[in-house]
Amino acid sequence: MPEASFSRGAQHPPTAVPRADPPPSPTRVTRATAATGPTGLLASLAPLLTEWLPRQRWFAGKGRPVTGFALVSATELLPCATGGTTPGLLHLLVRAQQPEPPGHRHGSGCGHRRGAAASDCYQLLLGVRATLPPRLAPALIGRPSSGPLHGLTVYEALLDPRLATLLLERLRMPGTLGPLRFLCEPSAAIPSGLAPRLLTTEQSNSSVIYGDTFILKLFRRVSPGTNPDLELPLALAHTGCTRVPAPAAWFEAAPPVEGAGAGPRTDPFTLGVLQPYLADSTDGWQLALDALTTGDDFTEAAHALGRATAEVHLAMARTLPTSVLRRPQIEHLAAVMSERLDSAAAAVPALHPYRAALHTAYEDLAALGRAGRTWTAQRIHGDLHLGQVLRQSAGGGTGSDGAGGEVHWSLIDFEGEPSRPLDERRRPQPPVRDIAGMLRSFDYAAAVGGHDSPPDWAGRTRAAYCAGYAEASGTDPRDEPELLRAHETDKAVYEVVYEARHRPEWLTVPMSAIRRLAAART
Ligand SMILES: Nc1ncnc2c1ncn2[C@@H]1O[C@H](COP(=O)(O)OP(=O)(O)O)[C@@H](O)[C@H]1O
Ligand SMILES: O=P(O)(O)O[C@H]1O[C@H](CO)[C@@H](O[C@H]2O[C@H](CO)[C@@H](O)[C@H](O)[C@H]2O)[C@H](O)[C@H]1O
Repeated sequence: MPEASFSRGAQHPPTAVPRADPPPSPTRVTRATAATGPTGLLASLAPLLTEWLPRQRWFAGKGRPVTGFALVSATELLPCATGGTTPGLLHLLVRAQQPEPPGHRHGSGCGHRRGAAASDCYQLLLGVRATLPPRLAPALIGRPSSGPLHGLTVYEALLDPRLATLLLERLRMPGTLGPLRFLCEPSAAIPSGLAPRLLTTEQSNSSVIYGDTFILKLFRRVSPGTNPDLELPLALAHTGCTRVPAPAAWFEAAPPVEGAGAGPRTDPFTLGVLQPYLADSTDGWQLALDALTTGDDFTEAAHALGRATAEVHLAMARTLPTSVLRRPQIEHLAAVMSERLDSAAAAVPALHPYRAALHTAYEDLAALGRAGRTWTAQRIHGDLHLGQVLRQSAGGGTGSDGAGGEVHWSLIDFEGEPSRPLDERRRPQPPVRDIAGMLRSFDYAAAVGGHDSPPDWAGRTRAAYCAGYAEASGTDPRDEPELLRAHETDKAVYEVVYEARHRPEWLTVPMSAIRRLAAART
């Protein structure tokens, strides 16, 4: 497979400020590749990455072998010297080639070509040292037996405080380094010397917390185009919406040259976003599980969360494009959901017995379109669940929301469902999609939290959330039962695939929803 080189001069969002300050410390682009070229570097790393990459939580191609790699870019953020104790830092974008998954629809990978093997593009930050200190042993990737890094130790750089600190320095003093562009908001004040720590909780990407003040999220599977997790919080912050931590700085890579010849795919790849860290917050998932354990009421919190969701939806509808879904679009939406169900059933056979019954949800939706119903579509969160909402509380109680001044819900992680193509995630969609996501999450919490009667807990929480949403937006999602059922079904189908891939022991949670949804007809 040909290796891509980079074009220069890609555009960045208009609000971005690439400052002219010089980058810290001596840096050279692609120094590690200078001796043997990118082929030598990749050939030497490939055996290590073949073994290491599939073990990472954020690796999206689980269950399929990695058959090869192609280098998209290699940038030295710190020189990888052969002697001394100073670590080197290598930024890589690599495509991992794998056989197509069963029932795969072509998406927008990283220069992925139709008919070729599937190839997702991953962002890697590799530390390079002569020897690894014992405290960094868990970060080990391996020791290349040839190529420009021969004899050196390669490891996950984000676990090395020196290297994580260097990344923050880059973001504090933006500019361009080879294909990489570091940018920041004009008003952002990012102090130096904030101690880094890699977040160790389950996540789809990697995040580093700096001094409990900022959090840097590094996207692992990357595609051309602005990531909605930068685009949406930035747009919301600019409208004055306080429900989202505002991006302070971010970085991106210019697209590979081959993208320029392939039509519209000339957008930069968003690689990471730095935003304020809400240190005094707890996520909704933890709060729900705590309430389930103690028997405390969660409906007040759910009501406030419904209001917060509505506020974010209203702000996005005010500031970003909306559209009207008429018969063709509604029929298309129903067809896409049906297709996703068929793909999911091909990948997870447990879905098979429920297919026909689940399809009725999409048929009912399409029938409404044919009968002349219309809905508004707008930009949405895209993967809303209890783990994506953070509650800050002055008193630590369940309290009321912002208006009462005691607690405040914020929404994070606007990336959308990570397995969907970026274009699809950035399209306007009915806001009920987010609501369905949150309702599914109440169902998860009730099941995982061990309630005596999970449907009762989930039902009460659901009612409170929808009521809060209706109060703030004037639209009650329960008034559109067909639209809601279709979206809940689509979400539960997505979750079946997600759990089968990542947490098979949790598969029973969405499967019980599948059984319920298959039995229900509005
Ligand atoms: N601004 C923030 N303040 C506090 N915690 C945060 C913030 N952003 C993210 N987190 C924490 O980091 C976790 C992972 O972040 P998230 O954006 O959901 O990453 P991913 O998409 O990789 O799952 C969240 O569940 C949350 O606990
Ligand atoms: O990690 P992301 O936030 O990008 O989202 C992915 O992982 C989520 C799990 O961490 C997954 O959410 C599912 O499990 C949650 C409980 O852990 C539950 O609250 C959600 O309702 C359920 O969908 C999410 O689907 C996936 O995209």
